Order: sequence, then C-alpha cells, then structure tokens
Amino acid sequence: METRLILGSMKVGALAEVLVILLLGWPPAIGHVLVLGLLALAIILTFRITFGHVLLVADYVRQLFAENGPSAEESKRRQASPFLGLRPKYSHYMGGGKEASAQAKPAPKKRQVQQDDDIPLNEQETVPLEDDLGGEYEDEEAEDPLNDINVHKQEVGLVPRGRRVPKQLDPEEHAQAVQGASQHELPFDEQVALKFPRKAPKKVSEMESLAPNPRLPGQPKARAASQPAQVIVSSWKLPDTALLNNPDEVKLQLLGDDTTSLAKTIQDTLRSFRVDAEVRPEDISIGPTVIRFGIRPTGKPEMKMDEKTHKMMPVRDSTGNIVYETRTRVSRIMALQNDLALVLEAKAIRMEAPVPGRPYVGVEIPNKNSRLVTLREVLESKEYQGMKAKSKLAIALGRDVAGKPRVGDLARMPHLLIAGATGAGKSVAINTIIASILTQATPDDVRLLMVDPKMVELSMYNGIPHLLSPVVTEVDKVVPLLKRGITEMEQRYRLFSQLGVRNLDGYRKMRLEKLAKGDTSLNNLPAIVIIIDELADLMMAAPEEVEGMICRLAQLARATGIHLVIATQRPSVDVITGLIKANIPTRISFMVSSAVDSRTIIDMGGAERLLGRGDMLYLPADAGRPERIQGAFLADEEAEALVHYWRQQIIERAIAIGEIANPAEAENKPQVEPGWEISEQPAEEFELDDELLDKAEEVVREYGRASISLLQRRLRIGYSRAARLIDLLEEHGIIGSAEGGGRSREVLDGSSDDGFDDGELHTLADEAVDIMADQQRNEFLRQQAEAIKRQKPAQNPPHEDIS
Ligand SMILES: Nc1ncnc2c1ncn2[C@@H]1O[C@H](COP(=O)(O)OP(=O)(O)OP(=O)(O)O)[C@@H](O)[C@H]1O
Repeated sequence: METRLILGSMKVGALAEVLVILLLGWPPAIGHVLVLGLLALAIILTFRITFGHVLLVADYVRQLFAENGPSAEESKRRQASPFLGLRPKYSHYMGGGKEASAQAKPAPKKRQVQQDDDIPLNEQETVPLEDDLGGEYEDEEAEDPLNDINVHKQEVGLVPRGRRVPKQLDPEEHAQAVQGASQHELPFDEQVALKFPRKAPKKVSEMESLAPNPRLPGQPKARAASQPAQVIVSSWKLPDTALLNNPDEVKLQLLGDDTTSLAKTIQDTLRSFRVDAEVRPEDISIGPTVIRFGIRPTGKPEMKMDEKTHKMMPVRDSTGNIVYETRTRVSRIMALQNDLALVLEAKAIRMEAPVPGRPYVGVEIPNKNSRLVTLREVLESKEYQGMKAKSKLAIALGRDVAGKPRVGDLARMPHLLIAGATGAGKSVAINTIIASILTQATPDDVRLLMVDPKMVELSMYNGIPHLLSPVVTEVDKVVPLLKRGITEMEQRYRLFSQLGVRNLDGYRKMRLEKLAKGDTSLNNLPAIVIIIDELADLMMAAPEEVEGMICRLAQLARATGIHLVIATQRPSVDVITGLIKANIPTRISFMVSSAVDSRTIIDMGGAERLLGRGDMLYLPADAGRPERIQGAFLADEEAEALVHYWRQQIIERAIAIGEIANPAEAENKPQVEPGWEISEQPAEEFELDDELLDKAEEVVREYGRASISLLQRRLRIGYSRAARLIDLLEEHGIIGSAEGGGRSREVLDGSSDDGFDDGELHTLADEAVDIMADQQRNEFLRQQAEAIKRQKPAQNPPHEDIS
C-alpha cells in the first residue's frame, strides 16, 4: 500500500490495490499518516505497550546520553556539601578543655540560618543561640564538677590504657564478704579446700531442701503427710446429683440432610443476591435449641495461569487459602437477614457478625430437633467439675450453640442481672443458680437471702439451712433486709482491716493457718448470695432507697463475699437504672419484646430475636459480646427434692442434739440465723432513720404543711414509709395531729397555709392540693427571681443571691 501511495500507478499486487482504493482520492501524505497510524496502533495493541514502557525507554535513552558526560545540574548535585566534616557549632563537646570551650564560646552562641542558597554564608542572618537554649545553660553544665557526665569523664580519664593484670583474690576479703552465707557444697569443693585450707567449710549444707515436686508420682502423699490438713471438713453432707432428673437420652442430630440442604439454601440465596460467600460444613454448629451456620465472605479470587495445565487458577497463600482480589463486605451479608429468614422459613433468625474468634458471620436458626438441657448434665460435665474445684459459687448456665456446657463463677461475676419478658425463663434460671449452690456448697460455705415479691417462685426454699432468714415476700421488708446486708458488709470490712487481709479469700486463708495452729479465734464467714426475683416491684415502692442500697452493696460487697443476683421482667430504664447497670457488670438477657429492651440490658440488640424458654444471651463482665446459651432446666420436683434433702439434714441434726423431739416440730420452725431477724414491723427500722426524719422535717417546714403524698414525692419513698414518717413527725411534735376531714396537716412551728388537716388517706384530692401548692411555690420563686434580676443592674455592688 505504501509503495502504491508513494509510486502512484505502479502495480503492486491485487490486495494492495483493493486496500488502497479508499485512499486514492486524497493527497498521498494523508494516506501515509493513516497507514502508519494504523500500524502503530496494531503494534501498541499487540505488544500491550503502555505509557510506562515509553517512560522506561525514555529513561534508558536519557541515561545513555548521561554516560557520555553528566549534565550541569547533576554535577552540581554530586559536589561535596560545604558542611561536610563540620561539627554542630553549639555542641557541648566541641573543642578540648575549658579554654577551648571558652575560645569557641562566641561561635556556639550563633546559629547560621540558611535562607537562600544564592546568598553567601557570611552575609546570612545569624540568630543568638541563648534565645533557643535558655541562656547560660551550656556553661553551667560544662563547669559543674558534680555533673554526672563530668564525674564520669574524670573517672574514665583515670583508667590506665592497655592490658591489665587480673587482680589477685584476697582470701581475707573474700571470707569477710561471704561471712554468714550458707550454701550447698560445691562440686569443686576439694580444690577450694586445697587453695584456702583455713576457710574450707566443715558443714555448709544448712539450706532447707526444696519442696517435693507434686507432679511426680508419690510426692503429693509425702507432702500431705508432712503438712497439716488445709481443709475443714464440714458436718453437712452434700447431695448427690442423682437426686436430679436423668438427662434426656435424645442424641443431637449431627450433620444430616437437613443441615446440608439448609446450608445450600443459604448459599444459593446469597448468590442470587450477588453476594459472594460460602457455607462450609465445618462451620455448622448444632446446639440444643439453635443451629448456627457460618457464612464466610469470599469475593473475586486473584487468578494466575497454571504452568502445568495452562489454565487460569485462583492464587493461594502459604496456608492454602484462596487470595481474593476484592472481598465481600460483611454488611452486605447482614443486610440479607430478612431475606434469609424468608427462604429458611424460620420463626426467628439471629445474625452475629463476626462470631467472636471465627472468620465468619453466624446465622442462628431454631433447631427443629431441639431438646431440653437438664441441670444434671451440666453439673456432671467436666467444665462444671473444674469450676467447682475452684469456687464454691460455681453455677451451671446451660449449653452454647455448639452444644458445649457453659458454666460461670458467681464469685468472679461478682453480681448478676437477669432480665427478660414474662415466661422467657428467668425463674428457671434463678432456680438453677440456687440448685447449683445447693448441690455443691454447704451452709458453711454459702448462705442465701431471697426476695420474692411474686410470692410463688422462691417460697419453697424456706427451711433450708442455707437461708439466713426466711424468703422475704413483702416489699416493705426488703429495705431492712438490704440494710442488714450492708451492715454485714461493713462489719466484715472492719474485721478484715483489723486483721490486715484484703478479702474473704485472704480471711479464709488466715483462718485455716490459725486453725492449723489450734487457734479458733476466727469465725467461719460464708459467702452470702442475695437473690431478688423482681426488681421492678421494689423500684416502684422506694426507687431511691433500693437503688442506693443495691449500688452500695454492688460496689463494696465483692471483697467481703456478698453477691447479688437480681431479676426483672421490666427491663426499662426506670427499673434498671444507669447506676444499677454500671454496678452489675454481668448480665443475662432472655427473650425481650423489643430491641430497646435488649439494649437496656446488654447494651446491644439481639435479645428480641431469642426464642424464649431458656434461650438466653450471656454477657460476662469481661466480654465485649454476649454469648448465646440454652439455659439449663430444673423441674419443680427436682428443686423440691433438693429442698427436702437439706431440710432433712436440719431435722436430723436437731433431733441429734435434742433440740426437737420429732420432725413435725422442725417443719413448723422457721430457721433464722441469729442477728438476721428481719423485723415484721418495718416501721421500727424506719424509726431509727434519723437522716430521713430530718429531711422530712425540712420538707414539711419548707412547704408549711405535711402530707403523705408530699413526702412520697419529695423523698422518693414508698407509701408506708411516708406514712410512718408522718407519724414520727407527729410524735416529735413537728406537725399537728390528724383531725378528720382535711388533707394536709398543720406544721406546728411553721405557718400553715390552709386550715385542712389529717392526711392518712391517700386520695386524688390530696394529690391535687399538693400539685397546686407546688405551682404556687414555683410561681412565687419565679417572681422572686425576676424581681432580683430587675434590681441587679441598678445596684452596685450587686446583692447576694437570695435563693
Ligand atoms: N431452660 C429452659 N429449658 C426449657 N424450658 C424452659 C427453660 N426455662 C424456662 N422454660 C419454660 O418456660 C416457662 C416459663 O419459665 P419461667 O417461669 O422461668 O419464666 P419467667 O421469665 O420467670 O416468667 P415470669 O416473669 O412470668 O415469672 C417454664 O415453665 C418452662 O416451661
């Protein structure tokens, strides 16, 4: 074609003639440009020439030229720096001694500031150094003879140079140095004896021999024989777990067709939404109530040509995993929660991203072959046995999504908050906690206090020796009970500080040591577990008091071995307040009705997707994410069997010491630990509460009248307590007596704003009067504040604030 274009009509072949036809009408130059341009394009595309290649070639050509002779710029760059070999002018150590530093003094105090390369150095601006380094700083240090560096310099100067002869050992000096020290005979004893005959030790083996290694067979026995027994044998006998129901023989269905097809459904659904992910068989966990599938986000794999097969294969890393060019985002998988629930036809699914410690997103769906987790199987598991050996407060929780038994230690929790909707399994959980304690701890180890405002859940435990006082069912008795707990805590604190021990463990250790020496001065202090089955009822009766006491107990009781287990079915912020939450770090959430409730309990959503009937999220104090567990189940008859077992022991003991003649007497006798009697009349307890009486007096004086509802609102206390305070105020002559027909009582020393009296009845009219009085008072205060504001600018200096 080129020939045809250049030479015009010359025959160059049929193909060239055909190809060149289109270009013949144009000037030959256009034809050349087009043809050469097409050729260049073909070369670029065929050889995949990029701009990088062009730059590479350009660089190479530039270097070729450069080798012939460096450019002016290059030679300038290669010149030696004018500062090469110069020390910084303000260095401490420039020059030799003081004279040198004195000579050099003017120089170090100036610093050259290079502003422009073109300006000669001597013309550049100089800045005095004192400004930056703080005046006389250098000279002071250089001249100070006690300065560490100067002392060291002098000492270094004294060290002789060259090889030195090793110093001879002075036997006298050596003998003095090792005087009083005793050690095992050394293997080179004979040589020592030869060299220092006077100092050869006659008998040096005074060191105590090492304790035998308990891991070697036969050694523990020898040790046990040589030491006093460190365990106090309790006179109580623990029950056998055989008392409890036998675990169901139902076997878990392992990786049958069901899970395989479900895994395939999940993977197909993800693919249909263009989400690259895989569900591997090893990532499927089958638990008692849920099955968890692990979805691993994959992506577009990086491909390379296989040398043997000449096919494109995915690149694998050193561990054999596929390397992905782009990965699927976890959030894209999470967004498909409802779509997955739809295709799986599941009642409720819960997704967890990522499952802690695993490289996948967990999808939990209900297990159609769900089964009961019995308390006995968890109590007999090796996990529980291990925990039991460490702590007397080991509790059985249930089984996790992989079917592994899960246990906890109440001593380390150290308090537990349980919440969940009604019927979700709170009471069963509390019963399993109590049963765990009853099966492994004697009353010498652990004592219990129980509050059951619902009156039906815990009353059956009355009469067991672990109870410090009978189960409290009246709300009014809870405050005295908690107060008694706080008193106990304070007593223990005082005792511990007198003995110089830090906590209950330290106390127990000290007691064992004393007992080994025959000193029985220290009493046994059992751990105390306070169980409250419905917090909401208590918080409604006296929110401030109950909250304050729970927080006080929660903050300080850990060291003294007092633990709280609190349950509520109303996980709202007025029941589980911020303060209570902050002080009770370990939480269990059963199914709740909304994500808001879930967040109130475990600080995140998820509990609203639980299945109920013991399905729970367990959040230990030290974990960031909750763990899903199917709670252990304890049937009523099992709990009764345990209670019967312990009651029987009490009866046997009482008969043995002649306290009672027949078992029937014991059944009727409530067991109360001396000092733990909770007063039937809560008023007696309140009477001692001078602090609140003072506050009540302040309130009635401030308002100029007294009523129960006023005290209830102002002091945030319950009705009965407010009523009792009104009685006390009357007894102390602060308010007038009830005189029928009125609503508020007269305050005797203050002014009464109305003529009404008598406030025993808590009526709506009573409330209305209080509200109106409140409004009047607020209006008065507002007017006062405005009056002060108006006066302020006019006066100088301003008046003191009246409020
Ligand atoms: N761990 C469990 N395993 C199997 N079923 C359970 C479990 N826990 C509870 N259930 C079932 O749920 C029912 C209700 O449990 P529970 O009485 O403990 O609920 P609750 O939360 O205490 O309710 P409420 O607040 O009304 O007292 C039980 O009767 C039992 O059938």
